Amino acid sequence: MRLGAFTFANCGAVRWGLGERPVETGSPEAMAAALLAGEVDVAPISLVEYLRNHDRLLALPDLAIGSDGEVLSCQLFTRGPLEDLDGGRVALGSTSRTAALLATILLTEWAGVTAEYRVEPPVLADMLRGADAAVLIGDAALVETLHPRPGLRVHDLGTLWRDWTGLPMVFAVWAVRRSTAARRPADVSAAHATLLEAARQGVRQLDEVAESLAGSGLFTREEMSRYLATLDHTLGERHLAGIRHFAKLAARHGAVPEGADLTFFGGAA
Ligand SMILES: C=C(O[C@@H]1C=C(C(=O)O)C=C[C@H]1O)C(=O)O
Repeated sequence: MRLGAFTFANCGAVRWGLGERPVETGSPEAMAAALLAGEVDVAPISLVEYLRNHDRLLALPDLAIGSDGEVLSCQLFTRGPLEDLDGGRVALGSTSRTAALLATILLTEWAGVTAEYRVEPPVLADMLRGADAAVLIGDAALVETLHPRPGLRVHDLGTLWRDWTGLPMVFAVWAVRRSTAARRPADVSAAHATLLEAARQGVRQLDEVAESLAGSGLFTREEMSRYLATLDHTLGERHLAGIRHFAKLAARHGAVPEGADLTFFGGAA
């Protein structure tokens, strides 16, 4: 099985736990394309991309990239209160599908804001040059959240979602193509077990993972420890309720097919 992962720190615990095992890494956009094209077999995929392609994919049980409240790396940056965005422009970072849509839904349905949305390269300073707000994910969002620019308000999308719905937010799931699962169920089962154990090990050794990620120079070890402890790698009943609620809202916005849902890989039996 060819495994994929995101280059972001949000896959740091799993990648640490995988040790020397080779893993193809890329941005969420690149990983979704690679998974759908058959260039990797098991990989994380943005929830929105999963829902759009749900008839071709199966989700792996018990593993996800999400948060129950604050996430720190899926953020909406504004200059003022959310209500001020009415009639304004929002730049959506091109690496994101789920956080971008979540921000759009929250602004429209929760804050009652009508804005114009544009997809742009994920560089905050450039995005804010031509817009009143910006949505950013991953390490770039984490840097801008831990060291906020003067004059900017940082709205955590995980927190907003929990305040609104009371539910955790799942930003990405791990998936396999249905065709691969049908042909090689035992291999998919083994890869699933490996990933679950890798996540468990990474979470158990959070300080070591933080230390290794801090080696890149972008973050301190303390910042990485805080981030990794904030992320939720699990996929339980409340997460599923969050996914289903989000899928309904997304379908209402025409962003994913009506009735799109998670179907789980059932093992090698
Ligand atoms: C928690 C995160 O979850 C992610 C959010 C994604 C999205 O918005 O489409 C896609 C993959 C994940 O990386 C993050 O990027 O920080």
